[in-house]
Amino acid sequence: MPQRPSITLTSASMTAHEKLVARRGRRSGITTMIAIHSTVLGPAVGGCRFKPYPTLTQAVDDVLRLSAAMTAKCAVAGLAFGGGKSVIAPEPGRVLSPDERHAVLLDHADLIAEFGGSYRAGPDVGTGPADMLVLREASPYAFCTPESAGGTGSSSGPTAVGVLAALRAAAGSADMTGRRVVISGYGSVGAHLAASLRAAGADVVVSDIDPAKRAEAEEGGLTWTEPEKALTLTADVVIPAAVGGVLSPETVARLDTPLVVGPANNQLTDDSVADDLAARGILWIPDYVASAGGILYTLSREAEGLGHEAALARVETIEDTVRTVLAAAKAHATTPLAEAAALAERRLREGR
Ligand SMILES: NC(=O)c1ccc[n+]([C@@H]2O[C@H](COP(=O)([O-])OP(=O)(O)OC[C@H]3O[C@@H](n4cnc5c(N)ncnc54)[C@H](O)[C@@H]3O)[C@@H](O)[C@H]2O)c1
Repeated sequence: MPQRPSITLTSASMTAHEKLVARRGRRSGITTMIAIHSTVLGPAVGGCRFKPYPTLTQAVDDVLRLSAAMTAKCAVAGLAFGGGKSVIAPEPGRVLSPDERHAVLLDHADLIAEFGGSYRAGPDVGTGPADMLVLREASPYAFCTPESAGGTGSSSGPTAVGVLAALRAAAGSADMTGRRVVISGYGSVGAHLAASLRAAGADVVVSDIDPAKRAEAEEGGLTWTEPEKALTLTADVVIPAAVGGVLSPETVARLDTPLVVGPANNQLTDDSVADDLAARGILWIPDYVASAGGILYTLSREAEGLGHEAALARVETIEDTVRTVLAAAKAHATTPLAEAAALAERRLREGR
């Protein structure tokens, strides 16, 4: 297949990002892209998202938004890494054979290799540790390979540990006895959270667009609700653990909870929704603060060489970070989002 020229945008043509490269793969014919938002604090890291988008413009929008969030996530977490993201975007409706999937992953690995280490990929929606091993066939810059291959495997457990640390700080207590928690998205992080919160005595309600997950949830003693109801139920805590963009002016108006904290990336449709949440007296912990457990754990182990316990202890520092952000928001009469952004900017300034 003839190779299409890649499209490269650099900071000269973009206001906030350092670089965006999109290319149609020479083996697969599928477009993959990498956005680097910032390398001020160190090499850019971010997940490799593998999903069809209705248009390539939407894929580009996603990779730009997600890479910017990674800069904030790493900066607030105190990591010496910057923000990046990659997207593999097969045409909608195209079903890939295992060989085609392998081919597009290698195409993407070629692109990663061209960044010479200034971008490093991990798993994200649609990819997992086994895919990271395929990326390693053509580039050393992939993390979270399976434990059997010497990597740290899935980061969803540490991500859940970080969300629970954020929840403790936000709720002001570790005691979840009798509290009603609604988790929207019963995937890998959602399932970890549900099990831990149920073990801690919470009344846990879960939902997922995949109805096949209902039996497993109910067997585990969880209550099931339909996805469209999850964000409207009366609850002590709502945990967005599915997709981004779930908090809009409309959905916030229907929330019936004092606290929203969860792992889903880019939960707000727009930053101004943080003000809508505050106006309704709902405490929202910025997603890039609460969801940093996975990247903190993985990079502590794979890049800094820490052991399991030391890396997990680092994940637990998210509790202190949330306390700091909330104290600043109270002192300055601002939102947690404004204070988290200020913290990220401060770290970037110092790093620069
Ligand atoms: N896994 C990690 O370490 C990690 C780290 C940081 C952030 N995140 C983010 O956290 C979220 C969950 O991650 P995950 O690894 O559990 O993903 P996952 O793919 O394992 O689970 C997501 C679940 O959400 C369900 N879902 C999709 N749309 C839904 C909807 N509209 N309503 C209800 N359920 C819906 C899916 O069916 C799936 O079961 C994602 O947004 C991810 O980007 C994950």
